[in-house]
Amino acid sequence: MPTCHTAAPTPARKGLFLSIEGIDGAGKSSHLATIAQALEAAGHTVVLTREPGGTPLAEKIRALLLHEGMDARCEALLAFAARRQHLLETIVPALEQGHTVVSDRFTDATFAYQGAGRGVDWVALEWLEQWVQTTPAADSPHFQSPDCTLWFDLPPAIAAERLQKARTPDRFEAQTLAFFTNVAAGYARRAQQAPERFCRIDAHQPIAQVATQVRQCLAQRGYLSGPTTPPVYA
Ligand SMILES: Nc1ncnc2c1ncn2[C@@H]1O[C@H](COP(=O)(O)OP(=O)(O)O)[C@@H](O)[C@H]1O
Ligand SMILES: Cc1cn([C@H]2C[C@H](O)[C@@H](COP(=O)(O)OP(=O)(O)O)O2)c(=O)[nH]c1=O
Repeated sequence: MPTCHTAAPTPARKGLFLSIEGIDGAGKSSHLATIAQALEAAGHTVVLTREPGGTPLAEKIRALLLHEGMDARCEALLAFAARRQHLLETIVPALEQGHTVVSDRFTDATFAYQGAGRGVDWVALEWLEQWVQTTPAADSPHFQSPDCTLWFDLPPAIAAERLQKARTPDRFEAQTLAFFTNVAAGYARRAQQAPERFCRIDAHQPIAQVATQVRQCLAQRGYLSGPTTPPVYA
């Protein structure tokens, strides 16, 4: 069974914002299409996006992050720079139109990889999170954060085994088991800090059972009963 709370209070925006998280090899990509299809079948208009990336500029930053060696704080700043552009150009406009945004990774990844993995100060990341994710609005600025995060939790040794069979590693995937153990602990820390937002998926199960958990989580939150947008009366 997934560990998942019922829906959090509806935020002051029209659309629903979901993020998918987990260490490399946890199985996120294998379930993205299923998640989008389940939501669409329930009436959502889904905008599938990813981090780092999601806009032309942020995709250029992604290429730097994945393939160029750099200082850990530089990594964190680039991840947040890409995120700001992603929010302003892609995520917020989609949410304002009432779409459901599904992002393959978001800020939890920066806490997990740059914070817990690379040792960048957690409080500095919390400050950046507030600064970068506050966007202008007609009434007052809004803090933009996912309504729900599906966290694929898998022991790092199993993830490494799966990845070894799957693909040529990028700069992050080539890291040691010790690094991914820290990254996994970073995700656990974020989940502990926001239990109402996180839905933990036990990813150490056959793929069909993982898919069932994902569905249960979406259903438990009420997302498979249709979009959360309130009706508009003339
Ligand atoms: N539940 C599972 N059991 C066994 N292998 C899996 C499972 N889920 C995914 N895989 C395999 O593990 C590898 C990594 O999965 P992927 O979805 O690419 O992970 P991620 O996107 O989290 O890095 C792929 O080869 C995929 O086919
Ligand atoms: C969003 C984000 C990703 N990353 C890393 C995690 C991943 O190793 C990598 C890209 O993620 P991902 O898209 O999951 O890689 P792939 O397409 O190979 O499955 O970027 C960070 O280090 N910090 C961040 O803030």
